Amino acid sequence: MKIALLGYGKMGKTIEKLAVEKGHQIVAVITGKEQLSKLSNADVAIDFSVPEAAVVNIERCFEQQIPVVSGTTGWLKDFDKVLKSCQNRNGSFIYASNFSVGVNLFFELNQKLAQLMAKHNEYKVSLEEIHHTQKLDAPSGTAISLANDIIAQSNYTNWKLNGAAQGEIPINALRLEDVKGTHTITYQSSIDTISIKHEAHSREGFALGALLAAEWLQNKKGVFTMKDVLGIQS
Ligand SMILES: NC(=O)c1ccc[n+]([C@@H]2O[C@H](COP(=O)([O-])OP(=O)(O)OC[C@H]3O[C@@H](n4cnc5c(N)ncnc54)[C@H](O)[C@@H]3O)[C@@H](O)[C@H]2O)c1
Ligand SMILES: O=C(O)C1=N[C@H](C(=O)O)CCC1
Repeated sequence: MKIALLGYGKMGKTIEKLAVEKGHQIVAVITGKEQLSKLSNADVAIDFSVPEAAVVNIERCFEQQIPVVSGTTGWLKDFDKVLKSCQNRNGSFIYASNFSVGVNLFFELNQKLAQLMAKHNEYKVSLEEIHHTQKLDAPSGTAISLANDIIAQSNYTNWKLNGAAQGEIPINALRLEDVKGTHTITYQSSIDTISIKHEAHSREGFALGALLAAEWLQNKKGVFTMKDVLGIQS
C-alpha cells in the first residue's frame, strides 16, 4: 500500500516504522495544511495530527478520493459534518479514538460490565485516564468512548471531567511523564470495588491497529469502525 501520513509526530513516526516493516511504502508526509495537494499518489491516508487540523485533513482526502483512517482525538464536535462530507463525496473513512486491538476488546468488556451494573445502583462508576504530559486534549478520546458506552447502557446521562454531579460519570485525567495510555473503569460500593483496566506498554498497538484498518479499508466505500475491521458483533 502507498500510504500518506498526515501528522509526523510520535504516532506518525511509529506508523512509518511499522508500515515499512510490513512492506508498505510511505509516499507523503504532511505536517501542515498547505501541503495537502501532495496526496494524489496515495492508496490511503493515515491522520494522527492535531485536533485543529483533523477535519481539514480528512475532508481533503475525501475530495481527492483517498480512503482515510483517522486517530486524531479532540475534534468530535465536527464528527457529523465529517460523516456528511464522506457521504457527499462517496468517501472511505474509519475513525477510532483508540486503534489498539486490546482497547477495542476492552470496549466490549466495558459495555458488558455496564450492562450488568445497570441494575445495581449501589455501585458508583468512575473513570481514570493517564497519559504523557504532551497530550493536548483531556479527557482522552478513549475515555470519552468508554464513558459514552456506559451512558448508553445505564441511567447516567453525561460525563464530566473533574467533579461530577449526580447522574454524571466522573472522569479523572492525569498527565505523567511518558505514560502511553492507561484507562481504568471502577465501580465502587460500600461493600466492594470492581475495576477493569487497560494499560498500553508502547504506541505500537495503536499504530498496528491503524495499519490494519488502512489495509481493511482498501476498495471499500462508506464510514466504518474498528468493530467492522475486527469483525466484532455485539
Ligand atoms: N486513536 C488512537 O489510537 C490514538 C493513539 C495515539 C494518539 N492518538 C491521537 O493522535 C494525535 C497525534 O498524536 P501524537 O502523539 O502523534 O502527537 P504529536 O504531537 O507527537 O504529533 C502531532 C503531529 O501533527 C503535526 N501537525 C500539526 N498540524 C498539522 C496539519 N495541519 N496537518 C498534518 N499534521 C499536522 C505536528 O507537526 C506533529 O508532528 C493526537 O490527537 C492523539 O490524541 C490517537
Ligand atoms: O497519546 C495519545 O494522545 C493517545 N490518545 C488517544 C486518546 O486520546 O484516547 C489514544 C491513547 C493515546
